[in-house]
Amino acid sequence: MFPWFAMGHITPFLHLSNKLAEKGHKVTFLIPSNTQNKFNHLNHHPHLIQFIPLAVPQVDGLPLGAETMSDIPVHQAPVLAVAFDLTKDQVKIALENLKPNLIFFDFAYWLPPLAESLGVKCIFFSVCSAVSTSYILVPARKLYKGQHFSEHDLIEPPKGYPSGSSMKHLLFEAKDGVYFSSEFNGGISFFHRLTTSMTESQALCYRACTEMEGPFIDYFEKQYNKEILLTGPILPKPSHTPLEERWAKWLDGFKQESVVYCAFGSECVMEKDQFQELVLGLEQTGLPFLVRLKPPFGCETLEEALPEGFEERVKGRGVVHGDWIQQQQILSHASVGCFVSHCGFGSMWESLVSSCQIVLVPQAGDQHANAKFMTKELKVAMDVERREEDGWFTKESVCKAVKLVMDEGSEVGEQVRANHLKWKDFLLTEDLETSYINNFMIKLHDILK
Ligand SMILES: O=c1ccn([C@@H]2O[C@H](COP(=O)(O)OP(=O)(O)O[C@H]3OC[C@@H](O)[C@H](O)[C@H]3O)[C@@H](O)[C@H]2O)c(=O)[nH]1
Repeated sequence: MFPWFAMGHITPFLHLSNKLAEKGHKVTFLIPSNTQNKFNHLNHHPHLIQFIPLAVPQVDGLPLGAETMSDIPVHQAPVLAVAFDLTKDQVKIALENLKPNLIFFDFAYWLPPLAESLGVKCIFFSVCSAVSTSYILVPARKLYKGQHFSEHDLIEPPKGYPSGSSMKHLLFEAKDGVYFSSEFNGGISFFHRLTTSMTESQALCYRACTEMEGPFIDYFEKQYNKEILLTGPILPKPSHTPLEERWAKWLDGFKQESVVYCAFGSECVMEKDQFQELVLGLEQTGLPFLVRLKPPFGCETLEEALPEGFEERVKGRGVVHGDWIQQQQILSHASVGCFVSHCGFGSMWESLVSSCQIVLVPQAGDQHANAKFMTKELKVAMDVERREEDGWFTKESVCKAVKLVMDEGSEVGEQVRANHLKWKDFLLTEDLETSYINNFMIKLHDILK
């Protein structure tokens, strides 16, 4: 396993490793050396899953000790990518020693030729949905072909995309979508990496179910002319680690399903004014809330970012926290009734299998397509009204969306709750996962034949 150095990538690769290990396979996981500690608890089969530490090279502009995207602001991603690419020699040595049957990877666009020279097959494992990758990475193949690619390629869905106008992007969403197509400092863009990795791998692998994303998977398979293997939902087992006492105690103090939990993943850093609208919107709901967000741009600490008088006003019912929090345990706490999310792919699955009402405020890239899929296609979530040109949202629109799903007797709230429950029950159906994983294993064996 060789994922991009980001929590949202390492986590699903490790979930997949656990599933492979459950079937008795040996997995070696290449991971930045100090980051390994953050993942030991998610390694459910340490006798079969071995971490190999990679030293992240020091490069200009990368803060000392930074190893993953959660250690740096998102605009420094290209610098981390330089360090990531410089691990190539370490990866090569590891592969020569290990001689694995297969490599699962995503951002290392240079891996397919290296693997081929060592006689190893490589599979691109997507940490994004089929819905979003087909919306973005079908048109983004222009980059692989050396053609110009811009936001105009993302406003309308690509030709043949299986869903019509409901997935159409607003201008700000399309702009966000192409952010990662920029060639920073003359380096290869993120989309160019992905389209190259996908085009040059043996097969593509998605954490997806045909029942949910079938038409999008078929579409992508045809467009890339690559076999797509599905792992199914690969839901992590409920963690044995209890929720940290301070959060458990705090949450225990509120009524069942009354607390709003708001978190935008491991990478997002917001603009200060939007951060303030968000927390003020939560304050306005009158509900208890727990926010997990990094300090916004231009602020060293959360305290200096909070609106004036905010802490005093929400004392006892509202907390804003800047450090890592056990999201899965929080979402399964009985007092938590609503999840305000950015709809990163990991959070999307976690919200689907939770009992929370879902409110979406996508922030970047694939999150816009994920959010539309959840609100317009599956109809399991509520979106927050935004301004078309720049995506600006107000505290009133945050408050309105939360209240629509949380207010007793709200018709919309009942509709999304019912649809959500249907999908949750489906995803948790006994044997669904086993049957997907068994099929997945058969296909992996076929690839090796
Ligand atoms: O404090 C935290 C923050 C995050 N997390 C966990 O970290 C993971 C974050 O993954 P997400 O996919 O939701 O979000 P990220 O923003 O980190 O992901 C990134 O890769 C996946 C893409 O879909 C996202 O667009 C991209 O931003 C989740 O599993 C979440 O439970 C915590 O457990 N605690």
